[in-house]
Amino acid sequence: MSLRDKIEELKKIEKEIEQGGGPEKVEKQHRAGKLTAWERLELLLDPGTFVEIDKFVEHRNTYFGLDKVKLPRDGVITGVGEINGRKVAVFSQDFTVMGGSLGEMHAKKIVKLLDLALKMGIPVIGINDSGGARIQEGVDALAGYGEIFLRNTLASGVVPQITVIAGPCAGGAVYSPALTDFIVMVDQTARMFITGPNVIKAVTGEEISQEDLGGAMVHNQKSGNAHFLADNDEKAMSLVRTLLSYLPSNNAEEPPVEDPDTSLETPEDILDILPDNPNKGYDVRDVIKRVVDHGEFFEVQPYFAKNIVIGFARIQGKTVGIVANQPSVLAGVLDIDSSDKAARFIRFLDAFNIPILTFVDTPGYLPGVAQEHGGIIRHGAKLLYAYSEATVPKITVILRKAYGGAYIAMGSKHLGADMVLAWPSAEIAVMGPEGAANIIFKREIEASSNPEETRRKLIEEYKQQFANPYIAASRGYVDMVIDPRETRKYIMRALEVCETKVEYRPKKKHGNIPL
Ligand SMILES: C[C@@H](C(=O)O)C(=O)SCCNC(=O)CCNC(=O)[C@H](O)C(C)(C)COP(=O)(O)OP(=O)(O)OC[C@H]1O[C@@H](n2cnc3c(N)ncnc32)[C@H](O)[C@@H]1OP(=O)(O)O
Ligand code: NA
Repeated sequence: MSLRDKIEELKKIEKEIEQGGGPEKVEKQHRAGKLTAWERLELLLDPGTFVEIDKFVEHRNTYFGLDKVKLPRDGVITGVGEINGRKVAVFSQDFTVMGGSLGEMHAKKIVKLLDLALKMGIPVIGINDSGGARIQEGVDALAGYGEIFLRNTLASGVVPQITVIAGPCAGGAVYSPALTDFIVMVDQTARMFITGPNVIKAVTGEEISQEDLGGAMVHNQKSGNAHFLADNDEKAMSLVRTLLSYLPSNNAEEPPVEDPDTSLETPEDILDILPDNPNKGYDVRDVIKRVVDHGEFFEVQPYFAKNIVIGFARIQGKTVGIVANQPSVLAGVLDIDSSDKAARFIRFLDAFNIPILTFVDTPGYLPGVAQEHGGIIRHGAKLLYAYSEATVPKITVILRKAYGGAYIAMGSKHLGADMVLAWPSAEIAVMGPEGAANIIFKREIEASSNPEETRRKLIEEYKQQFANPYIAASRGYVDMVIDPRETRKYIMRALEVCETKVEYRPKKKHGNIPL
């Protein structure tokens, strides 16, 4: 055969491989409201940048007559492409090939990709659409998962790892996404569960649909396993492109600077956000949008633990991670889920050189038996640990309530914040006036001939005394009390000073964060 003939043969083989599970399976995939593995990559990556590897990989399983079955690419496409001109490692499972189930070679392809990403310092994006371990491959499939989990862990904190769940993700398959930094789930078509409804019915008798058990909204809202909800595959791909624009390629780099906004101005209407009544809520995102570049805030986990808000923004074009109490939900208290949500995000930011910008308005930790028995002590401790451990720039703005342990936890000076700013509306105290009165004025109120009047007067006194930023400022626990209209300016200046920040931590293998 001439070289040309051999090239012809190569083209023929490639054409065959590109059929995946075949037209009727592709048709079924589309009918289910899903794109194919290839179509997803075309939307995710800059056009024409994808370089596939391991296209010719084949399984070598002989059980159950599989030696007679061709599984193109062994059900996963792997390679390198670009997003906004930046290199990324990608894999995309092909559900049309035996349900995207993971066999030995399928896993080996992903492992090779993760090794490459770690070596080259480029982010990994995994698009999951799979029935889990390929049952016919038995322990080889389990071995494959194990190898992947190890790489996810080794890459953690070195390169960003983003997972899209675009179909079922069942059994042990779910642990790889759980080990990555962010999970995007496609509404109605993504499913995540360790054991599906049939197994649950058999074992516990509970009846539940796949969607109610492990759908996209469930994991975005209830379990907190997912970070983003996308209406469909297209939106999922563009969400990943946006998310990546805030991140560095690896832990030795800075995030890219994008579209810097150099204005020093904070809009005047920032004064209209806080209600006059300190016990009334407001949406803290209205404050955030007025101090960040172009009013753009890319919220993370918007449906989970809504009493705390986390997300990405930019100041002068540079990424910042935002953590803010949300006074319009549970008055902005800290509790188990919000502590977990914020602590995980803070540790991601710290791992990837992203400054932390905190906005404080919280009356404290949520009381209750469920919280105590659920472990609010060890969960709340995570937030203290995450802020204390972080050496990236930490800037904090106290908007209003900053009571008790929650004051300490929310990026206070005592946990190493580089700059703590307070609005004149800040109330920094051990606890709120009403609660405090019941304790420190108990005897006086009981002894009084007009307890209600005495109580009211003493609460007023307490407020005058404590419900303000000036005592904390008199001790330097607050660096500046500022006019809210100068918030953006102070944040910009603080971040500029922090540009050259270097902070050391004791040499150790790793700490033992409460879990
Ligand atoms: C690590 C280990 C562990 O958990 O400990 C595990 O992962 S144990 C494995 C855990 N995985 C599971 O229990 C999920 C098993 N699969 C399913 O429940 C279902 O297939 C879903 C994944 C929910 C998808 O259902 P849907 O009706 O959409 O599709 P389907 O059931 O027709 O599956 C499409 C094709 O993929 C195949 N298929 C699906 N899952 C497979 C698997 N795990 N191993 C081998 N083949 C599999 C089906 O036989 C079918 O092949 P044909 O197209 O040729 O007919
Ligand atoms: Na959808």
